Amino acid sequence: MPLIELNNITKQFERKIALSSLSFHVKKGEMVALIGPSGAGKSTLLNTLAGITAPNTGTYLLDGVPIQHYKKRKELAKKIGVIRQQFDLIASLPVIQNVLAGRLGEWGFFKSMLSLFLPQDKQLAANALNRVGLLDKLYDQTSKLSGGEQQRVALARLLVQSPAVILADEPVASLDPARAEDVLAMLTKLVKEEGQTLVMSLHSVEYAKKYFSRIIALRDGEVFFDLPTSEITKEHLAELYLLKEMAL
Ligand SMILES: Nc1ncnc2c1ncn2[C@@H]1O[C@H](COP(=O)(O)OP(=O)(O)OP(=O)(O)O)[C@@H](O)[C@H]1O
Repeated sequence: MPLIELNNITKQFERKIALSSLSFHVKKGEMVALIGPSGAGKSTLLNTLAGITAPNTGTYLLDGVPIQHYKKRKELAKKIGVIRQQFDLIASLPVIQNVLAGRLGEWGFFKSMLSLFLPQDKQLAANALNRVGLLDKLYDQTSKLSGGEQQRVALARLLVQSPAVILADEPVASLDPARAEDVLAMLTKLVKEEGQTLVMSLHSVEYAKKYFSRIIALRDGEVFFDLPTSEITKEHLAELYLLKEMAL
């Protein structure tokens, strides 16, 4: 059974059709990059996958269950984790607290805060930070860390949340190339180690090809191609981006 099953998803904003009868499946463990020209519908699709945007028509099964059936936040948090461009850390809190916020969905806010003092939770945070190379920063104030270190804290938080599917909308768009590679390499390594599933939109086709085994290209809210990375040719990419420009 696919982990993600989208069938004939359509999303319309006023007169703009952002997603048009979109269908695809994603199996557990797949690493999928979403590419396509600006306005193709990548963010709308990721928001739909996250359960933030409700489609007008079509069905979306997450682990065999319609997304709208996940009523409790903690149920959804076990299935879906979202990485945002700003990484959403609370700068004034110690690193350990930001990492354990990954448990929020499961424990509730107050329990999460109180639980900070339990040794097993400290261990959980320490293990996650160790895996991203930041064990020595457990009690540092998050704002004192470098930008790259803060992104690693966000990855440690995701390790603690441990969702089945990770969604990311252009997570490295604002980073310099060295840092973007650092985040992508670490994230894709962790995802593989955990047997998780990753769906990420990227402007950079180069990164998509380097780190992802499957690429779904969107254009005008439709799937333009959906191929294993090894089968994608220069012609596919030229057509994907050029047709849009010629139509203008
Ligand atoms: N809330 C909204 N209200 C109206 N139109 C919207 C809304 N969100 C998206 N759209 C429109 O839907 C289309 C798809 O937008 P979307 O942001 O999903 O594209 P994208 O592929 O992520 O683009 P980019 O690469 O520029 O981020 C665009 O034409 C956009 O203007």
